[in-house]
Amino acid sequence: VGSDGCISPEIARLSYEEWRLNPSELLFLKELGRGQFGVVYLGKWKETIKVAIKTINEGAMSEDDFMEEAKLMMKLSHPKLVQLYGVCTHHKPLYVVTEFMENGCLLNYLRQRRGKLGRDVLLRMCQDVCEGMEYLERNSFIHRDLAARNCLVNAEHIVKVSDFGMARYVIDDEYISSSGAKFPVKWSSPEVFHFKKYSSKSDIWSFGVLMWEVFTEGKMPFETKSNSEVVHEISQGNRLYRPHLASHPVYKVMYSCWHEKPEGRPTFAELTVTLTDLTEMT
Ligand SMILES: CN(C)c1ccc2c(c1)CCN(c1cccc(-c3cc(Nc4ccc(C(=O)N5CCOCC5)cn4)c(=O)n(C)c3)c1CO)C2=O
Repeated sequence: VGSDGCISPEIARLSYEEWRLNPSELLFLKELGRGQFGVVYLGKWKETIKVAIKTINEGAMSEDDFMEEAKLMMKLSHPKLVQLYGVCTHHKPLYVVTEFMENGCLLNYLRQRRGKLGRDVLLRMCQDVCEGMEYLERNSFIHRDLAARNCLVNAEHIVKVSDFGMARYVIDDEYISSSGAKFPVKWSSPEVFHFKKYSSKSDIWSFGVLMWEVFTEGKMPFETKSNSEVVHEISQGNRLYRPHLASHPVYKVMYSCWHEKPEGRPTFAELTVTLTDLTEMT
């Protein structure tokens, strides 16, 4: 931890010298929205680089646990992951500074562009997310809340995985408890909604639901059903229907992510190959 109370990462891709995060070098420009921890702002670092600044409300995050993990998270660097640049613990509230993604979250992006995105674009978005997730899988890092709402889109319309692993630091029973209104039941595998048994194979289940979100251009999964009805449906072996924009080979891929048993599901490494083959085919 530097003298100014900030842990500064090596920004391998941005520059070759250390990227020191000094709160006085951060400029707040405008509010981007509100997340589980508090308000997120668009900012500038040293008047040049656009960044996103997450302000962490008191009592919203297990900050000490997060600070411990942040050192590792800063080492995670991949073109399809939203890069964590640094954390400022100098004062309250805590600031978490990340790469800025001009086009906001994937879910709103899909809904705003309904009817305007070709199937090839939809498939490429799934590939982007899959590549980011394959990197996390390779590093034995579990996302725990993969969904279109937790992916972001940059100015070049590239999709990146965001807020990976952050679910572990949320202080909010509605989000933590599997019977809570905010628990992502519709994106959770059976071993997660029954036993909270998270793994890269439970991330695979969520990825299948994310593919469904992409190919329905942002529909809510099991739109007419409550969380407890969904638990029953899935336990009966029922699954999400084939989206109209999804070809049968594409539907087969997302469906394979919903195998009841984790070992019956593919890995992200396998999925990236399958999705690439599909691109060459269509
Ligand atoms: C525990 N888990 C899973 C969490 C915890 C916190 C958060 C999330 C999940 C996900 C939501 N979230 C959150 C909240 C608020 C902002 C961001 C958020 C929004 C960004 N970008 C933009 C860009 C534009 C717009 C915008 O206004 N528009 C409208 C016009 O058309 C273009 C888009 C919005 N956001 C961005 O770059 N980052 C890094 C984070 C984020 C993502 O970070 C969180 O802060």
